[in-house]
Amino acid sequence: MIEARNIIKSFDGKTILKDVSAVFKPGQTNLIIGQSGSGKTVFLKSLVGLHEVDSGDILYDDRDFTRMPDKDRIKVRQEMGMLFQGSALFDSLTVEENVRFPLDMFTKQKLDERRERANFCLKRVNLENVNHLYPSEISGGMQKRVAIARAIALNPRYLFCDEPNSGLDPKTAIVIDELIQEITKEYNMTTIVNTHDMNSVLGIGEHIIFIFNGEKYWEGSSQDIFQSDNKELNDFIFASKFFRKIKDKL
Ligand SMILES: Nc1ncnc2c1ncn2[C@@H]1O[C@H](COP(=O)(O)OP(=O)(O)OP(=O)(O)O)[C@@H](O)[C@H]1O
Repeated sequence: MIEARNIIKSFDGKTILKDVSAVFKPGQTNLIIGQSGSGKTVFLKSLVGLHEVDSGDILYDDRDFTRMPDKDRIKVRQEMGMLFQGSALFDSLTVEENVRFPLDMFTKQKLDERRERANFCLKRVNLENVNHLYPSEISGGMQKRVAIARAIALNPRYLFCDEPNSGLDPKTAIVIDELIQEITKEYNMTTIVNTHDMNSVLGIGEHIIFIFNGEKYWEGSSQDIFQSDNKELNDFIFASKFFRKIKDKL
């Protein structure tokens, strides 16, 4: 479980996150949604410690991440898997080497063991017989799967995904969303996904935080969205005619 309490974060005197609190439970897909510039990425980066917050607490299973010494923070960081926008694979490494990378960096396992783990993770994301290919030789959807395999290589307790569907066609995007949801449940991870993809919101939005202008404006599940009378949320979700039509039919 990850708990954010009263997070405030500013840059150059401008407050970006205004007293944001949220609890993210394990075994479910937690989504952060909001329009461009609302503060989603700043929030995600604050949670993982890439930004120091001005005030507030971030707890990883009751461990106070904001105040712990660096050596303890490093340990918590090693329990995090991250899936960045655009996959962020190393172009000069093969698929297998990409997945092995965190194992090479952070474990003392023998090469055979690391290879076995990499292969297990690749198999888990339904990728086989592509170990020796380079990222440029596989499709965008396959690259995303490699990135997921790499993110779970160290068996993380926490998984962070920043816009995991960016650049993917809608069908592939659904496959990736479902994969993220499946592994979240399978490994009981606390997963947080930053997205403005409405298909993801409706498809895997078990717990959703809506951020508007740096504040948490709404919280609920994908089912709750259709019943909400929160104006800002409705303006955001039903900006497209397609989703307005769905709502009108309910
Ligand atoms: N390192 C930084 N220094 C100064 N301002 C920043 C920094 N990072 C983000 N901001 C500002 O914080 C605000 C929120 O940005 P953020 O990237 O969190 O938005 P977002 O909701 O993730 O948007 P998008 O969906 O477009 O990625 C923006 O006004 C941005 O310019």
